Parts: sequence; C-alpha cells; structure tokens
Amino acid sequence: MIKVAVTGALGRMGSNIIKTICEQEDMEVVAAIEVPNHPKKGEDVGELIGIGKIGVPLSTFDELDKVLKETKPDVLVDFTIAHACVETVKIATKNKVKLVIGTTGFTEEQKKEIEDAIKENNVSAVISQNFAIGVNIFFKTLEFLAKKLGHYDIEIVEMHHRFKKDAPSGTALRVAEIIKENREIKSEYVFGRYGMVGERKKEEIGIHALRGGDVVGDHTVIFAGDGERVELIHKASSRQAFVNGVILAIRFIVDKKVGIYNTFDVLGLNEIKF
Ligand SMILES: NC(=O)C1=CN([C@@H]2O[C@H](COP(=O)(O)OP(=O)(O)OC[C@H]3O[C@@H](n4cnc5c(N)ncnc54)[C@H](OP(=O)(O)O)[C@@H]3O)[C@@H](O)[C@H]2O)C=CC1
Ligand SMILES: O=C(O)C1=N[C@H](C(=O)O)C[C@H](O)C1
Repeated sequence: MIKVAVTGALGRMGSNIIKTICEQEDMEVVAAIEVPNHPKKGEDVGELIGIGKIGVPLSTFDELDKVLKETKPDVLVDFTIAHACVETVKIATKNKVKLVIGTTGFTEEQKKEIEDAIKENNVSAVISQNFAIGVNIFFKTLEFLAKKLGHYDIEIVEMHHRFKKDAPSGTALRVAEIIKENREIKSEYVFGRYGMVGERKKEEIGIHALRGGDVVGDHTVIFAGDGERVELIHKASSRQAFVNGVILAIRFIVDKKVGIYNTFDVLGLNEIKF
C-alpha cells in the first residue's frame, strides 16, 4: 500500500485527490492537512468531503512535522498556494517524504527554494503545472508547432474560474517556456496590452489571463501568420482530468529514490522528438 498525505485537503483539488485515492486498491490516505486553526480540525476528512468516514482526522499545517513523523507517508501531494507549498516542501523533505507538487504561482526564488530542499535532502518529486494527460500531449504538440511556426505571431490565452489566485496560470507560463525553447527566433513575453502599444514585434509572445464563473481551465495558443492561423486549444471540463494524472504520478514517484521529475517523465513523453 502506498501511504499518501494530502495538503490543501479540503480544497477543490485536494478533496478530489483524496476521494480518488480512496477508490484505488494500492494506495491509502494517511494524513490530510489544512490551514492552521482550521475550524474542522480533528474531524474525519472523509465525512468533511462527503465520502463517509475514512478514519483520517483533519490535521493542520502547524503540526505537519509531527503528523508526518507519526503517519510516515511515502508521498505527500500538495495543491495549495505558493508560499504554503514552499514551507510544506521544507518540512516534508526533512522527513524524507516523496512529493507530487501541483501548486502554481511560484516566484523564481520560491522555485529555487523548493528545488534546493528536494536536492539537499536527497528525495524525489514530480512537479508539474498541469497533470492532465491531454494538456501534456498539448505541450508535446506545441514543441512541433513552435519549431515549424515559431516565426508566426504567437499569443496565449487562458481562462479560469473566478477563485483562481495566480495569473497567468502555471500552464500558460509553461506553454510560453516551451515555445521559447523550441522556436528559432528569440522571445519576449508581453502580459496583456493596453494603450498605444505600437507595432507588434516578431519576438513577442502575448500572454492573456481571463477569469470568470466556474471555468475549470482553458488554454489556447494562437500562431497567426499572413492569411492563416493555427489555434491549439485544450479545455478541462472536470478537475478529474488533473486528478487522474496525480494518481499516475504517485505510482511513478514512489519507486524513485532521488530526482526532480515532471509529467513528461510520468507519461513517457520525453522520448518523442520532432
Ligand atoms: N498542476 C495542476 O494540474 C493543477 C494545479 N492547480 C493548482 O493547485 C493549487 C490549488 O488549487 P485549488 O485546489 O483550486 O485551490 P483551493 O483554494 O480550492 O485549495 C487550496 C487549499 O489549500 C489550503 N491551504 C492553504 N495553505 C495551506 C497550508 N499551509 N497547509 C495546508 N493547506 C493549506 C487552502 O485553505 P484556505 O482556503 O483556507 O486558504 C485550501 O483549502 C493552485 O495553485 C492551482 O493553480 C489546480 C489544478 C490543477
Ligand atoms: O487553479 C486552477 O484551477 C488550475 N491551475 C493550474 C494552472 O495554473 O495552470 C492548472 C489548471 O489549468 C487549473
């Protein structure tokens, strides 16, 4: 049995991850963690998320170290918020717990803190801005499109629900990186446009974040040339798309002693070259 701890346990992603782990034969939730002073602390997490008793009381972040020592999870899954994730990683890595990290919105400094903690403590982790299988195929397709159409005008548009805290999405930023890595001309990111912006430069990659309603996650990449354009679109209609990838990542990382992996490693997509 793979023993899993989940931070952000009552969140949109955390609660769905817990539900899906409980449906697997080879894994179990041993700890579920929420913010300090959570009013439901100590209550059964299964009951709190509507799947009935699972025998796991809700813990809070201030007792994370103690909870990890007591429950000894193999893997901790974090879908919370950037600053909280950094602190969780520091504590989890000291306890030699492997990680699956889906949180987005990190600064460059926070990304480094996470990578340093993983390396210094010799643990392993899967870190990905998007665990949906379709999005990872979308990323792979982008490598090809950026190689062939990198000289076209490229714009990225994402839309998410009104509650999302970071902008642009982690996925949109990864999309921009993939294009930058694969096109021949240099790239310059432009976040939205306003006023007398002047003629568009070839190297621009426009990045635009829309927010509203209950949109789970839409990403469009537009390659606009003279007389034609190609649009690559991914739309998530359920968070289960991300959760399914998280389950694969838990199974993948549990056997890996050290190293930082991504969802291309989990899905075996690194071998595909254009
Ligand atoms: N990589 C991927 O495939 C995906 C990534 N995401 C990312 O996952 C993150 C979470 O998204 P979502 O589930 O929608 O957000 P939610 O706000 O619904 O959930 C986050 C949860 O984490 C809790 N939390 C905050 N700080 C801590 C802490 N220190 N310890 C434990 N729990 C904490 C929050 O509590 P409170 O509300 O009280 O602050 C909340 O319950 C975001 O960064 C999002 O971008 C989302 C979907 C897919
Ligand atoms: O916050 C979300 O909801 C999502 N966040 C991720 C991101 O920032 O890319 C992935 C997904 O699009 C949903």
